[in-house]
Amino acid sequence: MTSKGLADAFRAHTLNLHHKIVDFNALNSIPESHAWKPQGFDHYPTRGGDPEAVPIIDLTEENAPELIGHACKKWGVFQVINHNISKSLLDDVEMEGKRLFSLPMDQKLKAARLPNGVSGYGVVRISRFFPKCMWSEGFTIADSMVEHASQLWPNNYQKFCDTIEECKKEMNNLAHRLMWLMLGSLGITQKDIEWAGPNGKVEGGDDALQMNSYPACPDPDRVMGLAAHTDSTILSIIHQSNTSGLQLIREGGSVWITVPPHPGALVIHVGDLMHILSNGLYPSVLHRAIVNRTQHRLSVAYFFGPPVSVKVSPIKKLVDECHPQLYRPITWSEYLGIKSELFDKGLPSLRLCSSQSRFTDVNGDDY
Ligand SMILES: C=C1C[C@]23C[C@H]1CC[C@H]2[C@@]12CCC[C@@](C)(C(=O)O1)[C@H]2[C@@H]3C(=O)O
Ligand SMILES: O=C(O)CCC(=O)C(=O)O
Ligand SMILES: [Fe+2]
Repeated sequence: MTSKGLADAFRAHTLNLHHKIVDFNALNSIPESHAWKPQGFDHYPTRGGDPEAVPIIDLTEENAPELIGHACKKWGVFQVINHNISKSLLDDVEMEGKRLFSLPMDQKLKAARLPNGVSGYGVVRISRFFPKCMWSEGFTIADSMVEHASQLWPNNYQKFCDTIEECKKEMNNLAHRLMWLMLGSLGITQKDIEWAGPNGKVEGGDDALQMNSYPACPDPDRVMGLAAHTDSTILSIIHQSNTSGLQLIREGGSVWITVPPHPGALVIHVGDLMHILSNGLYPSVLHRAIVNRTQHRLSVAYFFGPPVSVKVSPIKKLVDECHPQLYRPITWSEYLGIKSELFDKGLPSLRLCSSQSRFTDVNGDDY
């Protein structure tokens, strides 16, 4: 796994972020820069009112492959349990995240993400598409993190690096396993994907880990933790702390559904590249994070993709006269560039056949 690829992919896409990171600890009211128009979050149904809940799949169950295929088609998201990533590792990562975000602001800024970089401390990349700032801070790890970690903790960064390294390794293994389960449900095997090496390992595959911190907010209805987006990945693995906040909308749906934290479960998102690979059979899930009134929330997201320079296209087996190829081939690097420019119009811009908008927003408007 070389993540230099991702860093290179971003170097050409300097971000002009007008969003300044604020010190949430120093705030006692919501600044104008962070005040979104009231979102009406309170009116969204919570778990009890949901028409259905996001499937929770036990990976040790015999029928896990079918359940995964079904969840990918119908939801673009599911939770997994018995995934083999230990609770103690996830607890450690969460603790390291808390340790990082509770550092003084001037210390965190020493590890600030550069405008043309992928790694480091800062606001999420998609911030520039929104007029208001989000109620969150993030730390992204794609290439070596030693440089940034040693700026954060000059004498004491080994534990952080070891924990993150271990987490990335474990999540990479799980991501491989899940990718083949997802594709297996469509009748796709390793032979069908040119960039898959022997044993199904994606040699030179790229990945990134993102820690998101959502401070508690006295008026959560007026702020946005992380605005709605789909992930530009094959798949993403999310560990959320025991405070809820992750919400998603089903394709064609109009209700935001909360993904309740389930002890030990990891949330799996179908990403845009899996949507392309599956020739549109698996929707990439539109999701966002809202903020809690009293509790700080932390999430750790692992982004899994192919080597940045290989062309990804709808798998040939899934294309025939009745199912025309829906997307043109593209590398991950090109796609991240397109997303940086076009955001939610990025995926539709690759469509070969005209179609209706994939999503309808809560007001029933297409976008
Ligand atoms: C591998 C990835 C995936 C990235 C870009 C790069 C590193 C950081 C990821 C995120 C993390 C936060 C949401 C998102 C939308 C963002 O702004 O930065 C993600 C984005 C994407 O999925 O597009
Ligand atoms: O905080 C969450 O639960 C979601 C994070 C997320 O969507 C992301 O980092 O891309
Ligand atoms: Fe996401």
